[in-house]
Amino acid sequence: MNTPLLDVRNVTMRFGGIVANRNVSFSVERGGVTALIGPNGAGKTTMFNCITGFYRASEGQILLDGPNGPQDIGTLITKPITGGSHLVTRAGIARTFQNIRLFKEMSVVENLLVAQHLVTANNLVSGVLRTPAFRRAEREAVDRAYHWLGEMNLTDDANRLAGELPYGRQRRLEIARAMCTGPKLICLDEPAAGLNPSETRELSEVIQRLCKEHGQTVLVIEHDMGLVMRISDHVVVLDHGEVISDGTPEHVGNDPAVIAAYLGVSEEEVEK
Ligand SMILES: Nc1ncnc2c1ncn2[C@@H]1O[C@H](COP(=O)(O)OP(=O)(O)OP(=O)(O)O)[C@@H](O)[C@H]1O
Repeated sequence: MNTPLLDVRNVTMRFGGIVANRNVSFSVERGGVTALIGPNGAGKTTMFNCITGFYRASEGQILLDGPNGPQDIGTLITKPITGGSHLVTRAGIARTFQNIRLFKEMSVVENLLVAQHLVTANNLVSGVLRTPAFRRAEREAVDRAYHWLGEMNLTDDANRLAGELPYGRQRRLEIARAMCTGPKLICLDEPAAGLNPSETRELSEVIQRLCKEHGQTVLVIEHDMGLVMRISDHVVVLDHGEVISDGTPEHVGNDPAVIAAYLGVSEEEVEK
């Protein structure tokens, strides 16, 4: 059997006395969409922040499988809470945010070029001297930017200010920006929040295309159950910081524990 791309093992995250994640284990298989769902306050964002290097988990391991074998995200994070997210990006994880974080005063294509500085192998000297390697890297960055603009149906917006785009396009620009870093895993934090039904439909097509045509692995937090059921291969359900269900969309959709968690009643009441 293939090893998973991401393996979360017994992760606990505490904030003082609050346990936001307790002994969480799940895996993310390559080339598919895994959704992390759960009621408000279930611990989804905290888990995302541990995976993407914003937090260092209090206990447990998060392993990203790369060409040189599994790498522990925890060891990449040099300082708890603040340090290490750039190292996690370099290791192959990119993310988008619940609240869109673009450079709104820059053009769409400039947003994509800025994102690539971390992954293009340049330094100050090669930039000042404009060496052939620097110019080649610059050309490749522009090509990559236009490639992902095309994939996200944004080519016509390349020279508009990012802040002027309608909300649905800004969301797709965030995904394009993440994809420009060539991630092994892209993490989308509530990508459908604030979108209208037609924007949500376009978003789900884009995410499915990422997997089917580019073999991209996607981890998504989402409250829109219609979208989750449509695009996911695998769903992990958190409640009060713990995994209460894990399986196919059909499996979790019919799981009394999940229905009870969403309705705020006991599992026995659901089964009656
Ligand atoms: N930085 C923090 N300091 C203290 N407590 C926190 C912090 N971040 C999250 N928590 C707590 O951890 C628990 C889980 O929060 P989290 O934001 O991860 O849930 P969530 O499932 O993402 O919720 P939502 O769907 O509302 O975004 C909550 O009780 C929250 O108050």
